[in-house]
Amino acid sequence: MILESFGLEKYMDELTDIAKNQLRIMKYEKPKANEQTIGVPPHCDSNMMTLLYQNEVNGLEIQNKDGEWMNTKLSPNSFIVIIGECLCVWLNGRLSSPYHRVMMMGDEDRYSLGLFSGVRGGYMVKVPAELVDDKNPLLFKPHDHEEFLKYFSSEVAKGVVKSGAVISRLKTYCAV
Ligand SMILES: O=C(O)CCC(=O)C(=O)O
Ligand SMILES: [Fe+2]
Repeated sequence: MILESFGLEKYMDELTDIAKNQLRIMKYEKPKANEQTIGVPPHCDSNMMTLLYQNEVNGLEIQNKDGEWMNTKLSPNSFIVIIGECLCVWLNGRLSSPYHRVMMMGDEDRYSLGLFSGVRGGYMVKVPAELVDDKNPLLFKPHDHEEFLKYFSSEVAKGVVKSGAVISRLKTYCAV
């Protein structure tokens, strides 16, 4: 759907071939006292796209452009789609990757199922020529996403940056 909306259907096979998917089940325990606890600290997903499904316990919050946190209240059989930073880069910034977090409240554990879709190592993530013109200059240099992830975790390990605390670290890494 996203590719279609930008007239980029011809890249479907390429993006499917280089996809590296990880399915993860996450459990968030209910807070011990009657207070809010952090399930996942604020972050942008660094991959291409994340598909989330949850049991009927809400908790995912998305930050809007004014910096306010908005709850997501999902109907029982819906999925949530999160654009990752890598897709934002590939689309030359046409879609942005939302800053989000999980906050726990209430007296029920939360489970979520996440399909994290990224790209295989060695693949150069490169903005398609169709998305670059006079009005839309190239914003990002081609980069190997796995190299970026290695670089980023080494910076985290060295204590230069905190994991999850930096918005748009990928944009900083490969901005033109
Ligand atoms: O469990 C959720 O709803 C979101 C988890 C999440 O944002 C992540 O693992 O990146
Ligand atoms: Fe996330």
